[in-house]
Formats: sequence, structure tokens, C-alpha cells
Amino acid sequence: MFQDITTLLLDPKVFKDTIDLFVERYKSKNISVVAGVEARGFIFGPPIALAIGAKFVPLRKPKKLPGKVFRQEYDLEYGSDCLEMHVGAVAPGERALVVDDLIATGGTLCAAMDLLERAGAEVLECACVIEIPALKGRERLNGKPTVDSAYESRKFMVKRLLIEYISSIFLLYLSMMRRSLVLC
Ligand SMILES: O=P(O)(O)OC[C@H]1O[C@H](OP(=O)(O)OP(=O)(O)O)[C@H](O)[C@@H]1O
Ligand SMILES: Nc1ncnc2[nH]cnc12
Repeated sequence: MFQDITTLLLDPKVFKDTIDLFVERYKSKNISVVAGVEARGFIFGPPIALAIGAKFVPLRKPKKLPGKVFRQEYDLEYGSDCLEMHVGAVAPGERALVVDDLIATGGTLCAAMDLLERAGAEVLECACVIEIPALKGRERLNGKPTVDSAYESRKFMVKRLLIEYISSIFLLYLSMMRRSLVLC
């Protein structure tokens, strides 16, 4: 099934919440490069880069970048494609985050990581909004963690519900204690 992120963009609160989940996770990780994959990584990458104070490096489809490039070909579910990154955009030793909208087979993210690593960068994580777990893309990433915002937001909701549940039990307990003190 084709997974589409354009409806998410129509709701500014949902779009902002999605960006904020990633910003919260990466703001203190000393990341200096956010690399976004053409095309939909260009929607989510720049706001994350601005918020965490990193530069944005576009990983583009072939023959779009004017300068000298690193080039990496990769396989997709159907067919193959290629990504390019400007030589000199990333310096050796920089800490990088890769951003895309979706991980399916993981081929695109593998190619993105290869480009950054060939430039000498250290890729900390790959961040996506959607994962298609059935295609086992994570397994292709050589142990590099992948984070998807859907999973992060589920974790966030469970944490919030737990906190609300525990505080309501505590408040109930306090009000029962007060009542029994008054009765005595
Ligand atoms: O995990 P994978 O199997 O590699 O697939 C994921 C990639 O597929 C989609 O892009 P697509 O190649 O359709 O390019 P587009 O965004 O330019 O349409 C998606 O935006 C990811 O970049
Ligand atoms: N199922 C899917 N939906 C959207 N984009 C994709 N790219 C690869 N698989 C996809």
C-alpha cells in the first residue's frame, strides 16, 4: 500500500508535533549535519536542522547538483535509483543524522549513509516518519538505529497515559485520606 505523508502536512499541529518529536530526541546529541533524502526528506529535514542548529545537506537524485559529487546507486522495491551529495558539504568527523519520510526496504537509507560515511562523517541515526516493518528495512542498516515518529509518538502517548493514570490514583488516595481525617 502506498503510504502518503501529504495529509499530515495539512494539519500544522500534527506537522509541528512530528518535527518536535525528532527535535526533542536530537537537540542534545551534538549533530552538525542533517542530511535529507530527495524528495520527501526535504520536507522534514530542514525544520529539524534549523531547530537543532545543524546545517542541512540535500542528498539529491542524479545530475541535479552543480558541483563535484559522491554518487551511490541502490536497489528499490521495483528497480534501482541513485543519490548524490556535494563533495565538501560534509567534513570528516562530523556527526550526521539522515532524514527521510519513509523506510521500506532500507535501500535508500543505506545509500544515504554510504554517501555520508564516504565523506568521513559519523551517522548517528536515521529518522523517518513512517516505517513499513514487513519489508525489514531496519535489518539492512548494519545495526544503525532507525527511529520512526509513529513509534516515538506511541511511546510518548503511553508515557503520558501512565503519568495521568498514576496521578489520578494518587489524587484519589489523597482525597480519601482527607475525608477519613475529617471523619475522625
Ligand atoms: O526504503 P526504500 O525501499 O529504499 O524506500 C524508501 C524511499 O522510497 C520513497 O522515495 P522514492 O524512491 O519513491 O522517491 P521520491 O521521494 O523521489 O518519489 C521514500 O520517500 C523513500 O525515500
Ligand atoms: N509503500 C510505500 N509508500 C510510499 N513510498 C514508498 N517507497 C517505497 N515503498 C513505499
